[in-house]
Amino acid sequence: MKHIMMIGFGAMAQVVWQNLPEGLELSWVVVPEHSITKVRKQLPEQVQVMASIAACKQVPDLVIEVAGQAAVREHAEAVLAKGWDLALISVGALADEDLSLRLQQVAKQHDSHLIALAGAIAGMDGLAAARELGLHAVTYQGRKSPQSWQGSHAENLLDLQSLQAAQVFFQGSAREAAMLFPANANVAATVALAGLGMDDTQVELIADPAVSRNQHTITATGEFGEMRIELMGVPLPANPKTSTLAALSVLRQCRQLVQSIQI
Ligand SMILES: NC(=O)C1=CN([C@@H]2O[C@H](COP(=O)(O)OP(=O)(O)OC[C@H]3O[C@@H](n4cnc5c(N)ncnc54)[C@H](OP(=O)(O)O)[C@@H]3O)[C@@H](O)[C@H]2O)C=CC1
Ligand SMILES: O=C([O-])CC(=O)C(=O)O
Repeated sequence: MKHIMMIGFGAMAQVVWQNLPEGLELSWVVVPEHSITKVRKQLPEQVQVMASIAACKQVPDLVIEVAGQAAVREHAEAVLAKGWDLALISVGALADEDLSLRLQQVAKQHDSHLIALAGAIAGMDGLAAARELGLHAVTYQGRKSPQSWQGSHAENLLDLQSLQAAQVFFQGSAREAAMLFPANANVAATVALAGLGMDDTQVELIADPAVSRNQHTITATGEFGEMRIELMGVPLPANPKTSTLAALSVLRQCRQLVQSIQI
């Protein structure tokens, strides 16, 4: 049996926990102190629910962060400093260059790895491969329903309640997008990491009352040729900002622990 630690226990974590492949067990959950009692009631007794990494006295086979960019800032260094591998879903936290450099340094020092999950998008394998021979341009467009942008900085830029037609409300770099929309634009940072970097990846964000899916479009040109990836993701009912595929990408990473062919 392999043992998983989860940081966060919200909409995505619940899907991951309920679908963990055979041979894997959730053994530790890290949540803010104020949530411990609530989360404790949702999990079997053998799962240790705690507020800090230091409270775990054993060694997880994998730590997965499904909690948000603030949780990466709070816990990632402690995980990597223990020599444990950390799979990140809130990849946008790495738009903070100081944090990103510090985490890479700690991981190197302690022989641990920071795994940036593909999350709600696809094609990161091809994009990262294409980079090897040089990319010319990479763009990411995120289109979601007004409901999926609720509670984000988009509320300050347009009237989501009365929107009648699609509206572009952000154009800029992946770094800006990931920092301004921490619960909606982590994938912009993921595209940037796989491709042209945080400052040279162009991002456009759109609120569209005509869509019910979370739509992601990635284009890239380079020495390899051209690619265009379109994805219409079903939002999680418990959190429409989050696409179901993001939870499934966490499960895929977990499955790598128990299968011989890495795919
Ligand atoms: N890469 C991708 O494709 C995607 C990435 N994401 C990222 O995943 C995150 C989680 O998504 P989702 O599950 O839908 O969000 P939820 O808001 O449903 O759940 C977040 C969970 O994390 C907990 N949490 C918050 N802060 C901390 C912290 N500092 N330490 C430990 N736990 C913490 C919350 O606890 P409490 O209830 O107490 O706040 C809650 O249990 C998003 O915030 C976003 O950053 C989301 C979608 C796609
Ligand atoms: O789930 C999605 O559609 C993407 C998302 O929220 C993010 O990148 O933070």
